[in-house]
This record gives sequence, C-alpha cells and structure tokens, in this order.
Amino acid sequence: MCNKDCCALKTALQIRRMKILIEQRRQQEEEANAKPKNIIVTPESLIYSYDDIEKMAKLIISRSETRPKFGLVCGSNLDTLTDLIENPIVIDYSDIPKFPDCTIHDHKGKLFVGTLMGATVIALQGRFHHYEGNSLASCSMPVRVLKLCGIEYMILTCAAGAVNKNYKVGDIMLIKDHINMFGWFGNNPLNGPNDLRFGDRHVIMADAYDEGLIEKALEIGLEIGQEDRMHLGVYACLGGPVYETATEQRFLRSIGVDAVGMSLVQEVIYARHCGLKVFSFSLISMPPIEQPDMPESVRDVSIHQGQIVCMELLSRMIYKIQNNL
Ligand SMILES: O=P(O)(O)O[C@H]1O[C@H](CO)[C@@H](O)[C@H]1O
Ligand code: HPA
Repeated sequence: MCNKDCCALKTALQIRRMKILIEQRRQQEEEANAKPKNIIVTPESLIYSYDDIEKMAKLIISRSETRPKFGLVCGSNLDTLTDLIENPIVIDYSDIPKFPDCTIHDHKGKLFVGTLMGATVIALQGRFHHYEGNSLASCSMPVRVLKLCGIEYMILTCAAGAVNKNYKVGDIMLIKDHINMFGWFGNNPLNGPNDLRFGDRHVIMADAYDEGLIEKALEIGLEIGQEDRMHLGVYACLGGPVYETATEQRFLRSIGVDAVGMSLVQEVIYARHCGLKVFSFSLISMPPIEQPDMPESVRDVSIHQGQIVCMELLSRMIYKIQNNL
C-alpha cells in the first residue's frame, strides 16, 4: 500500500499526463469544430426507424459489388486500420442521410467499403460518442446499418486507459467482457419500443464476446510473437468526456476492470441484439496510475507499435475466419 504523499504524487503525475494530451488535442478539435456539426438529440430508440436504417444500408451496399461479411469500427488511434482495405470506396458520413457528424480527433467521419484478406469489409473511420451529444441509440445505430448491409461479424475497436497495473501503453486488450456503467443507471440504447425485426426485447449479454474469436486472436498473438503485449480483459465504459479520477480507477480495478473507455458497449449491445458475432479489442493508450509518467514522444512510439500489432491482428483474424482456420 502506498502512503498519502505517494498517492498525491501519482495523482499529480496522472493529471500532468492528461493535461499534455488535452492540450495536444485542443488545436485539432478547434480546427475540426470550425464548421457547424449535425448532432441529433432526441429520445432514444425512436430516432432511427427501421426504414431509416434500411435506406442507409441500401445506399452503402449499392456501392459494393460483393456481399460484406465483416463490419469494423475504428477507435481512437486506430483510424489506420482502414489502410488495410484494398481498393476502398469511401463514403463521407455527410452523404449518408441522417448520419450524425463526428466531432472528435481521429474520428474522420468516413465509411470504407472494400476487400481485406479476400473478404468484403465495411469499416467506419469514426464512431459516435454519447458525450458528443449523441443519444446511445445514435451511437450504436451504425451497427444496425451494417447488419442490414449483410455482415455477420462485428469487429469493434477502441482506445482505452489501463486500470490493470500489468498493462502498458501500446498493449492490446482482447475484450472478454464489459461493465456497462450507462446501463447501471438505466441508460441503454435498447430503451424504448423494441423493433423485433432487429431482435428480441431482452438480450443475453453473458456470452457477448465470442469465445471462438477470442481463441483465434490469442493464437495470432502467439503466431506473431506478441503474446506478451496481448491481454484478455474486462472493459468498463464510462460516460466521458472527463477521464476518471484516481479513486475511480482504484474502484474500477477492485470490481474487476482492466481498462476503461467511453464507448463500445452500446455498439456491442446493438450487435448482440441483432445476432452478430462480436470481436473487440482495445489499444491501451494511457498507462495505469501505478506506472511512472512517460514523455509524450515515448508514449507516441508505444502507441504506434500497438497500432501495427492491431493491424496484423485484424488482418490475420479476417483471414482465419474467412478460411475457417
Ligand atoms: O472509444 P474510442 O472511440 O476509441 O475513444 C476513446 O478515446 C477518447 C479519449 O481519448 C474517448 O472517446 C474514448 O472513448
Ligand atoms: N480513460 C478513459 N477513456 C479513455 C482513456 C482513459 O485513460 N484513454 C482512452 N480512452
């Protein structure tokens, strides 16, 4: 156990680290927010009707010659995953009727349709967060669009802060389960009337993250010699945009959380509601409070190394699934 002074020092280091990152992002946000944004804020599940979703899906698949099998959401620091897609057709979110705009750094608001390891993939370079002003149903709406495009597998990625003290920046956490803080307080993208064309009223979440897919990912970790960098862990979704306090981090650890973020679980809920197989991973972008502070340049290098491993993981996953390996 650390003494009071030691805890205060860790908190100060954590705050300094956050301040540097926030300052770096400010300029990019200012540029991104210079133009007005289309944010839709209305009560949960009635915002997008089945017809709305169907129209969006038809527009997207009209651009693809083959039926897509995989959907991908690129998290913060992971927009480069779309570099893997061959000959992509790129659609701006603003060209899809009723799609909100992205307002944060790294979320470019572009949808890619193309081929990855021989499979047709639709990738979203940019997700919607609740703290941007989107309802949870708007945040997860793209998952339903991809379902109606015909995908079978939903691959969800995100950046996360480590809570487990054995994790380092640049590590990858394969998500085996989550804690949905929004849900604890009655906020769920499925609140409101249930449309049975998407799925049943109640959804089992105990098996949300497909075990077979996790096993494949662990195999890949061994194949590429990155097993030490890959962990199997529990993700907690907090509301953001604030980062968690040191006490919140300790609390999260005490209830079994390994990494924390501000997204993803609402997308997993929609994906499971409509019967998609889910595979998710986080790129660890913030160290746990127990670890010493690191210069930004070192952090950036570690994140970059993690990005490369994520790209390798994604392409090998798709190859294995596509070829029943
Ligand atoms: O979850 P993604 O979209 O990867 O983004 C994560 O990174 C941002 C904070 O740096 C938050 O939006 C958090 O949720
Ligand atoms: N905390 C919460 N969400 C995050 C973090 C973090 O440290 N990093 C990326 N998303």
